Amino acid sequence: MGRGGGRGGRGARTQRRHFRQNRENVWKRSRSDPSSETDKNDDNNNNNNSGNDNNNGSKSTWEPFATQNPSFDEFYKEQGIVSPEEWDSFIGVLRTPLPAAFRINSSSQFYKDIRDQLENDFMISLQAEASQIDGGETEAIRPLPWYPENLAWHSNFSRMQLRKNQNLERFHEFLKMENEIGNITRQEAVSMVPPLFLGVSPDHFVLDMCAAPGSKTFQLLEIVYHSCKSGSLPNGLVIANDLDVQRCNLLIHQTKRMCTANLIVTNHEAQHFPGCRLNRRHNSDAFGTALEDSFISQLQFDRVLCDVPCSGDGTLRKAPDIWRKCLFAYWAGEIWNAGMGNGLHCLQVLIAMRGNFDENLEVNFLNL
Ligand SMILES: C[S@@+](CC[C@H](N)C(=O)[O-])C[C@H]1O[C@@H](n2cnc3c(N)ncnc32)[C@H](O)[C@@H]1O
Repeated sequence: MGRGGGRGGRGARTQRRHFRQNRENVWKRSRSDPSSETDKNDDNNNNNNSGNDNNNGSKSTWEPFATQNPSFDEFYKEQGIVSPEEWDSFIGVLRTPLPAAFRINSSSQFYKDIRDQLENDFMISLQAEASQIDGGETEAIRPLPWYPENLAWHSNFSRMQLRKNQNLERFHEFLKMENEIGNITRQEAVSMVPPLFLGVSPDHFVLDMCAAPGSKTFQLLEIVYHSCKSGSLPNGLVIANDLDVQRCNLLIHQTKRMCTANLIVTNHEAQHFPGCRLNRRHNSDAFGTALEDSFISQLQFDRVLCDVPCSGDGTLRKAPDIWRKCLFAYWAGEIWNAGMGNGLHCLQVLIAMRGNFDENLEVNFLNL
């Protein structure tokens, strides 16, 4: 089975050429692209801090988004979640645009080359540009220190800067191309954490219950492949489920870059996920007829990731138009509420051990 992220061989070279000619992708998505819905909804998509274009068909003037809302303040202060002393820093963070983050696909045979290029080329060449922006106080790009092997990166350039700044063009092109062929995936830093906690091995059966648009599914598959012996394919399986069929479509689009046979995508309510049967020791003759020693058993998952829906306050950092929308609601007499895209970002990671699943055991709630 061919693997994603390949850059060697004629097929891979053709693939890269093809993608160079068809650049449109998640790093540079037109507003008319229906799949740009991800930008609004996904926890893995990054900041859209592009301000308000004037709404008269022209984009001649630009105004930054207002990032205040009395309704929001009122609602939050009443919850008593944030102490009065911490209020200013809390609101200050929510007003700061979310920086971009991306991961190198560790199962790509060229992941070391890509990491070298980031470490030895872009880290240095982009610094001059960062100096222009903020006097060089922050690093242009840097590896996330808690992610293994320098495979996850943080960039201080906003999406807008990447698109518009000529001096960043080479870096932007690099990101776009490597993203298209599956060597790099844009993903928020917090979203990278749960798959790291799961301790997935190449022979694990993993259920990703609320998986779309698939950034964590992709990361899980990478981990399954990366920890597999070189030259062999993993025996494990990732089942990526989502309730929303359109988002399942996005998930398929996202994960097909991996070119893996170890993924099944399903479209069920996670709470009613059907029992699955597994032909564990499938032994068939040349015509596909099962032979005697195969047996069918109930599939039990080694790991279950349940990334339940939430909007998270952090969404304000990547979709600053929410401030304004909720201001309209406030003027209309509504108070900020959970349905407006607020609420604690509660990410539940359930770890279930195969054959030894105790629902009270091994459940971690990560409030990110
Ligand atoms: C936070 S997003 C998941 C993000 C995803 N894990 C990722 O990393 O790209 C939550 C997802 O849960 C899905 N969802 C909501 N209710 C669900 C249910 N009852 N069963 C399965 N999926 C559900 C939503 O369609 C949404 O795609």
